[in-house]
Amino acid sequence: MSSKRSLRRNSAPSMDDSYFNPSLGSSSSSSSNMFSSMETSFQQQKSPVPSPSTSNNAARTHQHRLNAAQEQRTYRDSCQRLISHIHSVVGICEDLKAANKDKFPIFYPMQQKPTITRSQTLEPSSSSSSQILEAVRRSSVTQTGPLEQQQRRGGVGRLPQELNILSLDLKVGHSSTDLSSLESKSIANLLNDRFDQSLSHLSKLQARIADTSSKVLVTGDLNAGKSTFVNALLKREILPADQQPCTNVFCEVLDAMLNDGLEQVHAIPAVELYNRLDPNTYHVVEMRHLYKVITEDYEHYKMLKIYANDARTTQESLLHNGVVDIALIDSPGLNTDSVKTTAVFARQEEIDVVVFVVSAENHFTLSGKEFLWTAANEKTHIFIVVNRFDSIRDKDRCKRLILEQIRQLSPATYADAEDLVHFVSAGSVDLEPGSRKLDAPDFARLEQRLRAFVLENRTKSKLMPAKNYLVNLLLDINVLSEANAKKSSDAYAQATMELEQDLPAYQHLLRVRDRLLEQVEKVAEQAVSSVQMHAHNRLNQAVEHVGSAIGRTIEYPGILLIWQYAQDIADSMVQTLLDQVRQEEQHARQETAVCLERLHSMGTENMGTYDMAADVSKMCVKNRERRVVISVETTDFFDLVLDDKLSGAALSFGAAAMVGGRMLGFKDAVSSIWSVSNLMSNQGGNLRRWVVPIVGVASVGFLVYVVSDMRSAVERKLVKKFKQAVRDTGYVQAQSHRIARESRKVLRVEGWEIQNRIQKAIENKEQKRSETEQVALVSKETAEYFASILSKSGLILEKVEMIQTDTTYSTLKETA
Ligand SMILES: Nc1nc2c(ncn2[C@@H]2O[C@H](COP(=O)(O)OP(=O)(O)OP(=O)(O)O)[C@@H](O)[C@H]2O)c(=O)[nH]1
Repeated sequence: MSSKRSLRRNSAPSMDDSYFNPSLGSSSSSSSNMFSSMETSFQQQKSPVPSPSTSNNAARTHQHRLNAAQEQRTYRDSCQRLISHIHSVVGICEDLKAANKDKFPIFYPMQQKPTITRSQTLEPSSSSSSQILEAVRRSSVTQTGPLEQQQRRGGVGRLPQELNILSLDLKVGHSSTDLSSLESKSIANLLNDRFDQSLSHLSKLQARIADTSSKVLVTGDLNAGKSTFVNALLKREILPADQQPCTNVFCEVLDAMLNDGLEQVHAIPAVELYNRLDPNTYHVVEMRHLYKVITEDYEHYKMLKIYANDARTTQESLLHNGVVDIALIDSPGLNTDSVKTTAVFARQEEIDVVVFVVSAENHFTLSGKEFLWTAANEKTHIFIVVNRFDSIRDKDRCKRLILEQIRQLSPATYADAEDLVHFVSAGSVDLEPGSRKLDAPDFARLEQRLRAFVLENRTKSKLMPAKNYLVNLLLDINVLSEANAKKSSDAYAQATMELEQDLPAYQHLLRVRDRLLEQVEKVAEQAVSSVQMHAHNRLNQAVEHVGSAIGRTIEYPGILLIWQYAQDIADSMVQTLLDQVRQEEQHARQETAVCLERLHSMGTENMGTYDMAADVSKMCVKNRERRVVISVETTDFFDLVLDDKLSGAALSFGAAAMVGGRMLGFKDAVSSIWSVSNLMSNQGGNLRRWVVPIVGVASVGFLVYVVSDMRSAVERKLVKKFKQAVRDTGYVQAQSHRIARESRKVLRVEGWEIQNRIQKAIENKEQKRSETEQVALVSKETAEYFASILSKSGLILEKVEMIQTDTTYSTLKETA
């Protein structure tokens, strides 16, 4: 800048060329109108009939005016572009903030040691993740071209530790908080705080760009004539000037138009809370009491805003001329107490220009030097006014000495000393209202240089901070977006791979379920059928042979106790069958246990070890009545199985046998009875005499026969009766069914266990797959989201970087 300025120094300043010149300006207060009218008037201005030198001057003047108009257009264009980009970035920040809060919590890349190269950081970790990212980028940034363009735009591939505005390097006390120890939610909250801060700063920057006014801080040593200088610039005695140090508070003089045209002083206790529209944030002081507030009541206030009407016309006005409105801030004189406060004040971004007023009589004091040392580092160029030059006798010597001091204190200012260092007498400026007296040329020149300097710094202090901030913020957004897009696309690739790898196992599990359950059912049913068949056969056999053991197991107690004997036989048969049923139950348990083992091993083969669920000991435990009950009846002792004829013959035979004292065979007895019968029919009366004894003998014989046959009769009949009862009740069928049912019940428990386990395994797998699918889906959406943010912010960044913020000062200076 200094070299540029040195070159420009050759062009002679012309007061007439100033576009602040009333004759050229527009009466409109709108800056845009001003710009347009300036341009039009420059273009429409007709050259007088020229002499060669006047012709050259006119041409140069014309060119300067065109340049100035161009500068204004460029500035206005840059402002508009920046405001529009700030809008877009605000949108991105709000979008990211909302996403960070609800949908896509932002992953904050922790600081890593830069062991990888920039190009390596751009290499995606897996081909599929890169494909998503690339596909998303291609689809959303078709006009931006290949990835390299994005890299060139900046941000992409930057290391996380290069985060600037959105950096979360938290300092608590003297030590840095370890971010890795924070939960992602806390980090998301911290990031949202950063977004809030950025949004608030963006809104300030936007307001600042939109604001056409520029702030000039006037500072300097005590009594150097700062207030006098401000009054001289305003051509009006607004601030009190005194031989005694009197300015004790920062006093900002602004155009009364900014206060609805009202001349007022707002005495502000807390500057950060000041809102002109909220009277609670300030005290209104009348202009005539300004001196009192500045000199006596200053302790209550941090700042005074003095809304004043400019004494001059719009075009001459400093406070409000339509192109750049200047607010002048008079500050308390520097001393050891105030130097730091003023330096901090001067460092504020909204201060466009710092004017340092030094008394030509006193040169720089220690405080002044200290201020220049610190402030010069921040603002680089300081506008220096050497005041009270009228009281110096040896002016050249004074100039030499002061310039030498400036060379040491602010080399940049020294390099442009012709423009930035002015030796004037502010006290000599005519402040008479309505006075048409021209100012001394050196003060008029100072004023023009100051206006040009403000214009130059307006770009620096308004556009450059906004541009730099936007660039830094967009670079940070790019870093975050790229890290998040990459992480999400990696997660998507990982999830997709897991799903693919897991698919065969899942399908196998489904097949196993169908096959295994079918096998389990089959094996269990086979076992149950076998148990049932076995029980059926064995019980049938037992019933068939139920009487065979009677003689062996029950002792015949004689005819007198034959009833008891019959009862014992009945009980014995019942017990025998019952024993057999129990044996079958036991057998069924054994068979079921064997089958259970088989089922269990089928289950463990496919699902790993687990405890058997079924318990065979629980089979057939219910104490149900399983007896075949038969009751002993009198008829059970007589077995009259022969038909009537055979019975009668038997009886005759029995009687004859008894009478004859010997036993006859059954055949003989029948023929005897037959012959007796014939005889009776032939001989009538003779035989009748024999009937009674014969019947008697037969009866006795019958009785004897019945008694002697009673034991076997009861056995036969009870066995027969028992078998009949078994048949009638379907006992064997029922018992074999029951035993089979019990077996099935137990086997089913194990079957269900297998079914449940395999179902659970499938459900677990499905649950896991569904979670992984969800991860894949969210990761894909997240990757797409951040890739689109990356693309948007990359585009904006490219445009922001193209915004011109370097004003051609020579144009401004020469036309000013
Ligand atoms: N001879 C002469 N005296 C001046 C000039 N400018 C200011 N003064 C006088 O210097 C004294 C101090 O002026 P101020 O404007 O109050 O100085 P200041 O720097 O604002 O003072 P503080 O704010 O109190 O530090 C006044 O008496 C002015 O009249 C000048 O150019 N020439």
